[in-house]
Amino acid sequence: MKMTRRMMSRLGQWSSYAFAVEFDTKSDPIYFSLNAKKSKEVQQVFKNVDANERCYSLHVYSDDNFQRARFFGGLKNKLLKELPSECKVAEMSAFQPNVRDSVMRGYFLKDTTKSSVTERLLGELLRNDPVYVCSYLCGEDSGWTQHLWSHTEDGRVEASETYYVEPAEKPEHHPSTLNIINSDVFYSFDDAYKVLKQCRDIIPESKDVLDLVDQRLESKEETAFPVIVIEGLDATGKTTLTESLKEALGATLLRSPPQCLSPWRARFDAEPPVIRRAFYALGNYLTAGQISHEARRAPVIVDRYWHSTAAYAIATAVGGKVRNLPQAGSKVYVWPGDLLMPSLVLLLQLNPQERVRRLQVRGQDKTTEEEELEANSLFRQKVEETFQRIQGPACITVDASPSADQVLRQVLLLIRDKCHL
Ligand SMILES: Nc1ncnc2c1ncn2[C@@H]1O[C@H](COP(=O)(O)OP(=O)(O)OP(=O)(O)O)[C@@H](O)[C@H]1O
Ligand SMILES: Cc1cn([C@H]2C[C@H](O)[C@@H](COP(=O)(O)O)O2)c(=O)[nH]c1=O
Repeated sequence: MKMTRRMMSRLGQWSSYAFAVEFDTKSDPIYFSLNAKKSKEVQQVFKNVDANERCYSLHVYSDDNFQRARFFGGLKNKLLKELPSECKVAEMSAFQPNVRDSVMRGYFLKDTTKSSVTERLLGELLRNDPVYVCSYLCGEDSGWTQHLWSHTEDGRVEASETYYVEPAEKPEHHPSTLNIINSDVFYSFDDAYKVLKQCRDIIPESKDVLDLVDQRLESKEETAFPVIVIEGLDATGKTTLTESLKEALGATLLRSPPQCLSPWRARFDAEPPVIRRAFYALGNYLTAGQISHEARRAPVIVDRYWHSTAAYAIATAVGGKVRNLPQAGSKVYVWPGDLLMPSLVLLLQLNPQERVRRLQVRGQDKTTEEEELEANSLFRQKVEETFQRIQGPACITVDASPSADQVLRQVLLLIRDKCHL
């Protein structure tokens, strides 16, 4: 395979990368770095790995964003399908501490079998796909070495470089936060548009979406009537409330993504984050055009908008605990400069038990995120925390647990107070 210049230079910097292995999402990753020389004091890095387990790692590196994202998206399934079932697969990243866009995502494999299947599969991946492969050995002194694989012209695989593995400090920013901007969250129309334009060849439906977006209504910064966004996790009562608000205020009700994108939503939901999130981002610009148009003659209520787009994207991208989220005030929480800002954003909050009860009562098909929200309380906490860190119009939290009528009354009071309606 041809090695690109960027790949060669990255390989030249290999020893400057730090590594994070997520053996368990509930605790911090294990961080390690590489040293070409053996240090005097050997430190045990992989405390939960037996010296006789065979360990490997692989990292996806392509310069082509979409190739990388799509390949990584399918890699875990391939590994789980083709590796021996005893082989444990943990998420891992190689990154340059605190350097934006430096993350190469991958997996750490622990193999207790003596079968040759794992090494054969890794050799095939090395020869045919954009991956770096390493194996790990534990010495008699309990120190680990990393062996970076390469392949010769005739396809033979060999360990070409050896490094000593040393424990590394926890970085200031969790590695999963380094690639968020323009991979998970888009901060301008042009950045999101560019993604769909670039993937027209691999996803023909992108053209239909871009055609719609090209015909979007113009959106102005100022609106004659207030624009009120209702946000919240799934089943917190947004649809119920927004429909009542429409009646009570004689308002126009809109949503993001807008109805006109529905035929393509499932198609883009199946794509990796960079493409899927660009689709949702463009949905907001379509909704913004509709808001601008409708707010000339009446108040506008919007069921989900930018807060949802950013919060679900960030909470999915950031691994592990809530404390791994970028700190409040980080650039990832800023409002896109070219997106119409609402007058007020209300965030419906509900305790998890009542939300699950409402989900069960409703009993519709669920999106991956909805299933994740039901199963994974960490994810739920990260979405809620992110909602509250997003800047621009900050969210005002509303207790959504009382009856629908009581929630409506409470929200009308807030709207009258903040928007003078
Ligand atoms: N205040 C309330 N008290 C009790 N049940 C409610 C209340 N508000 C809504 N519900 C019920 O909870 C379920 C979810 O409500 P709804 O569909 O309005 O939520 P949602 O936030 O729009 O969900 P999603 O984001 O998944 O579309 C529905 O069955 C609805 O009738
Ligand atoms: C607007 C928007 C939504 N999502 C995800 C988050 C939820 O699980 C579903 C909710 O959609 P619904 O139409 O309100 O049922 O979609 C997202 O990931 N990004 C977005 O911008």
